[in-house]
Amino acid sequence: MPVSKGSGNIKLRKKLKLGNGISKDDKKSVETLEDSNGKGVKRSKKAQNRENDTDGKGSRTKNAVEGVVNGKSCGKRKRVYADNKGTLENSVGSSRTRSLLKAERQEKFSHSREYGYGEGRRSNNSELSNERKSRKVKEIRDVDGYGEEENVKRKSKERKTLDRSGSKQKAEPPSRFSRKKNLGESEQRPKKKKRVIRIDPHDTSNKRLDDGLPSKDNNKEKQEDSAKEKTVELSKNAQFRSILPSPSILSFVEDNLLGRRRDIQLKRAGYNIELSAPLDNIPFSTSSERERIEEPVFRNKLEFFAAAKVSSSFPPADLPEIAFAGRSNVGKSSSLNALTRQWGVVRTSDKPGLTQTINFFKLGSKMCLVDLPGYGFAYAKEEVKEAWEELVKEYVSTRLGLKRVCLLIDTKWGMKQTDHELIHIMERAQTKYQIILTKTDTVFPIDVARRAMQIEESLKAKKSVVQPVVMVSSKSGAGIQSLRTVLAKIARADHLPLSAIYPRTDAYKISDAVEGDNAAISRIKYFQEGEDDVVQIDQDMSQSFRPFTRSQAMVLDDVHLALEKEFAF
Ligand SMILES: Nc1nc2c(ncn2[C@@H]2O[C@H](COP(=O)(O)OP(=O)(O)OP(=O)(O)O)[C@@H](O)[C@H]2O)c(=O)[nH]1
Ligand SMILES: [Mg+2]
Repeated sequence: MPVSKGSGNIKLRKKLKLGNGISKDDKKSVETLEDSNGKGVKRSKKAQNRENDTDGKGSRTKNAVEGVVNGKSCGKRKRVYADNKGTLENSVGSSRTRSLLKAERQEKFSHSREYGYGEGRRSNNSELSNERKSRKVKEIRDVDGYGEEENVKRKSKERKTLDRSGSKQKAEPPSRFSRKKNLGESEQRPKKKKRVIRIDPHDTSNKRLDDGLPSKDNNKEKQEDSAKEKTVELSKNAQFRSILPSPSILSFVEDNLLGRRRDIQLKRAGYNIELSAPLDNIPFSTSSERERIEEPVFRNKLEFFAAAKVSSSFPPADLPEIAFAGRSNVGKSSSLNALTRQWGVVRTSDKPGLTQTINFFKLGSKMCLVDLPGYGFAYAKEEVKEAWEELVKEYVSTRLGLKRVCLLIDTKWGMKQTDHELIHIMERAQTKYQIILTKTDTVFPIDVARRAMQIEESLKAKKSVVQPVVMVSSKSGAGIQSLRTVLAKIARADHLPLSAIYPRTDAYKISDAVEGDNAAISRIKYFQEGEDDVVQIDQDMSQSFRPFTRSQAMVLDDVHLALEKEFAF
């Protein structure tokens, strides 16, 4: 049959986009097939796509169309066409069906023209020109390397680069093409600005900020802060390094082998480094551990007898007490073991916050050593730590039998704010305290001397502090013997019966008036004995003289006068 050039066919060709994806042969065959039927066949988009398919599916479609047009059964394919369109129930429709279809098509076109979308757009000239324009724009963009797809890719790439480096400048475009014109445009795009705003530099919850991506200003601030910190740190360090220790401290440090030492040096000096705390031994000695202790009071057995979490559970103050206070992990419990050379009686740990109650240990019937919980950093809840601190403060300011607080300071770190707070409380309560530098084996000998000098200088104006600063190491045993000597004197002074010091009845009365005041007793002792080791006690007393109350001072003055009379000083 001759090929009719009916409008139906032209429309159909347009609909099938024959100019785009189908080969000439295909076009021909389709046209021939259509014409052989003499009627236009309306196709679904799916069918069109199949025809446009270049990987051989087109021929299958052709067969399908053939089958439809010839009225032969093509199995499923025939049905698919029919189903897809929804209007073609059979390949060869009746004239009535055809006219119905035509009417429907016309209605659709008019509807499309009205709203400017769908199939009708192709037949509309203005719509077509619009489409051409948009296509041109698309082409221009493609030429410039700004295809829509590429744009999306570029944006996401830029965003990724921004995320990693944090700076907008570093973001590089993916395209090799020159994009100078478009760069300006893209920077002005509101979308991009929004992204920058989204990265809030003050939002700490934004994890990207933790990676160091904040704005320039923030970086500047950080740099300034770190520079300040460095200068503060440096100046602190420089200050410490500039301390010139006195020759007496330096020679003490050297004589007692304080500070970090090599094993070979200890061996040469005759110490057995196989023993625990080797420097707390008599060189070349073969005697047993406790026999080496020179102060007899520390040869007594160390016995735990009470623990208190609140002040109401403190045991009665029968014995003179020496307490060990300080920050957590400073070495309080270790020093108790080292003093008595009874390892393991007091529990120690490298984890701060092991001692959580006030623990009382008897040293025979002579003395009571008290291990206090540490303050400052510890592995415990805030409220629990606060409770410990309160308990320690209450103990050092109210405990009756307390003769001295050994305030332990780590040689490496020196005194901290919390140490000063406790000092303030003890000063107010007129509690005697002495600074003990611990862990001296962790720093160089010169730094041990520097730290001692630094602390002595800083506490010069304090009234309740007992000088000198004692330097020890529980690990190496250096300085432990010196600490024993200081503490043994306290026990001895407290245990001397008054009758042995001053046998007069009025002296008893006077001492009753200042009951519990060790300084007054020491002063009497000093006047009577005038021995060298008592002078040390008198030195302590001279510092504790001033904070006495007016009535106490008067009593002491009376004692002084009485003694002057008696001994004609
Ligand atoms: N190098 C060195 N380490 C020490 C010294 N004294 C104690 N240590 C160690 O420091 C850690 C803490 O010692 P502790 O005696 O438990 O400290 P603490 O002050 O009682 O600690 P808390 O009970 O938590 O307040 C332990 O691991 C000890 O072995 C020392 O003189 N030198
Ligand atoms: Mg402890």
